[in-house]
Amino acid sequence: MNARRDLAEAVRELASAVAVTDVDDPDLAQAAASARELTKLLRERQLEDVPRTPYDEAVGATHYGWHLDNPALPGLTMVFEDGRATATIPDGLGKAYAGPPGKLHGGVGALLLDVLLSSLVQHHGVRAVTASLTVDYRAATRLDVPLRITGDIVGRSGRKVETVGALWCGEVATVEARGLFVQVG
Ligand SMILES: CCCCCCCCCCCCCCCC(=O)SCCNC(=O)CCNC(=O)[C@H](O)C(C)(C)COP(=O)(O)OP(=O)(O)OC[C@H]1O[C@@H](n2cnc3c(N)ncnc32)[C@H](O)[C@@H]1OP(=O)(O)O
Repeated sequence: MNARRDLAEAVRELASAVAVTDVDDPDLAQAAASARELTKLLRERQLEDVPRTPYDEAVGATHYGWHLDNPALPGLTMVFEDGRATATIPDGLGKAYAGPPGKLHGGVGALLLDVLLSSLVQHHGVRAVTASLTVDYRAATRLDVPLRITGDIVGRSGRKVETVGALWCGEVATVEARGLFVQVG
């Protein structure tokens, strides 16, 4: 793992630790001061935008990584095989992504599905944006357990590409989505 990616992962771990820490106020104050010191160090040199793998690199690729270096988002590595996309999150998502107590926020599930489905469309060489994403929450998604995401293209007409996907917790599809992507440019 490169240094930038390692830092992003460390900050994700930190966010989940902060979200549920129960240490005393002096320790919280010390942690806040340390965090601000780090922010100061990292602001010494800043880029214009978040570094990311260009979408074009998903075209025909076997793997594609999304926002792996951005700690504010759950980075995702996708695998494309036989026209479909899958991704696994081996350690699951931490408590920083909680919605209902102990469970994943629904918007994060929708985000992951949008990322996977849009990347799948791009993988097939179609430059497209999300026009519509319909999400069904079938069961609560647990935190800190392995997750899997799958996606398929189910139709194409003119500029429109229809997709379906699911977020899996074990054998249970906890979130299902239908995404409509419209070709641009
Ligand atoms: C953000 C900009 C970046 C630009 C750089 C591009 C870079 C590409 C690289 C990949 C990028 C990654 C993307 C990641 C995934 C996001 O996060 S994308 C961000 C979220 N999405 C957006 O911001 C999209 C905003 N919406 C739009 O730009 C426009 O509404 C759209 C979707 C391009 C459509 O507008 P349009 O080109 O004028 O097309 P329009 O004629 O209205 O519709 C075409 C067809 O789609 C249907 N349609 C359109 N919208 C809908 C809808 N909501 N429901 C049902 N049908 C619909 C129409 O009925 C029509 O159907 P037909 O009549 O052909 O049968």
